[in-house]
Amino acid sequence: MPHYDYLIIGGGMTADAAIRGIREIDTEGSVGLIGAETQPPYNRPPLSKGLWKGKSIDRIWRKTEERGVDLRLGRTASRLDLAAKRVADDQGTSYTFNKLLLATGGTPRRLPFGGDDVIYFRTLEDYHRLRALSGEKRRFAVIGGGFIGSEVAAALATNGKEAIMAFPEEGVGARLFPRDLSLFLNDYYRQRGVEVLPGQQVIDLRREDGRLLMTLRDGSTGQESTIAVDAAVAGIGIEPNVALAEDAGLPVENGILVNERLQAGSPDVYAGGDVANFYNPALDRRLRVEHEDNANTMGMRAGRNMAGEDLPYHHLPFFYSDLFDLGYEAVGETDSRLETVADWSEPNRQGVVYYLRDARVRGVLLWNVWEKVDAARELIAQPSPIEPQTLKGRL
Ligand SMILES: NC(=O)c1ccc[n+]([C@@H]2O[C@H](COP(=O)([O-])OP(=O)(O)OC[C@H]3O[C@@H](n4cnc5c(N)ncnc54)[C@H](O)[C@@H]3O)[C@@H](O)[C@H]2O)c1
Repeated sequence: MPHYDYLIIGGGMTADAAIRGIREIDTEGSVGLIGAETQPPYNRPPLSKGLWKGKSIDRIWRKTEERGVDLRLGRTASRLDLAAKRVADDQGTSYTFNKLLLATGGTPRRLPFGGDDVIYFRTLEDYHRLRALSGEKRRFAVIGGGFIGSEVAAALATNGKEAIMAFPEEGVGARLFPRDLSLFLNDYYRQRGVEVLPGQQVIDLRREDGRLLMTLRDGSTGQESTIAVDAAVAGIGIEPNVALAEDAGLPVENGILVNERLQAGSPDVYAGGDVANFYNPALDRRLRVEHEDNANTMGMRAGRNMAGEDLPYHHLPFFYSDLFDLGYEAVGETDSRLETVADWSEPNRQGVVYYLRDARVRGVLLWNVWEKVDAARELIAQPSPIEPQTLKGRL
């Protein structure tokens, strides 16, 4: 039975970052990685952005194999025995470990119809499938108006495809952006050729005469309509992959609960990335973050802690995106349901949005404003209450 000083479950960005962290401290210890995908770890953000704008696919690889790791790919860890410090995979192999990292990520939510005709866009394989279809087909349904929907619709339109984007909210990215920015984006996408259908529930998708028929229901009028497309891609959120941890008796609540050292209910078991639910002191709340920066920073911290460093993880969430020729960076808690203060120097084209909770700035959106992330972090870390009207011009 293979034994590793460090065993990593998951083959994504968090896993790779953790191995980098381990190797910064321990160059000798044995490291094993069990990953369900058949490829070694790669960067996910280019799949919905850079690769559609000419970035070379050769540049996505993280070269994990160069760090002295036993990669066990195309395998899923199916059982964790905490007392024996042993993991079994779906191909009948068992492994023992000294330290374990659960970096199992998430699985896309699926619609109850459409089957394999819908591409739930998350992996390199999904990218290849959509890319191949975009060479043959013309008209694409894009279901969901969040991160994947907004990026994939822009990628398809930029590549000369018809994208029909349907989602239940009032505007693109409505869970993140204040209402006027979200509505501005509806128009902005339309000007670039995307058919934007806000306020719509997708209630059916079926194949007929070689085409896909998508049925929508208008959220306010209840009226139904059917649109014919050649292919469908969806980003309707993910569910954290907690089954392995839950079956082993580890604490699970919207992800795997970790302490500030990133230990998951057992001193030798850590969790990180999309699957980990952690406490952030500046935000004074627990959260689970599904972005690249969190995978990198949390993975690195978990790896270093597994190798003996033992420091807390207090990093504020950060993410970014490009939407056609617009772009943004976001720090902290950027939920449009919070009180927001928008500071537009040129309405909707450039500006800063502050997100407040309990009289403190909890998040900052930098909309086509650059090099202010550190200042935003400092503002969020300030412990004293802030008057919303003093925020304009602050960054
Ligand atoms: N730039 C980035 O940081 C970036 C880019 C891509 C993906 N991601 C991550 O990937 C993950 C997946 O992204 P996502 O876009 O799937 O999730 P999301 O939560 O960002 O968006 C989900 C969207 O789907 C809509 N939706 C839900 N049910 C629906 C239904 N039945 N019919 C139509 N629409 C429906 C929601 O209302 C919302 O608009 C997220 O965790 C995200 O953070 C991040």
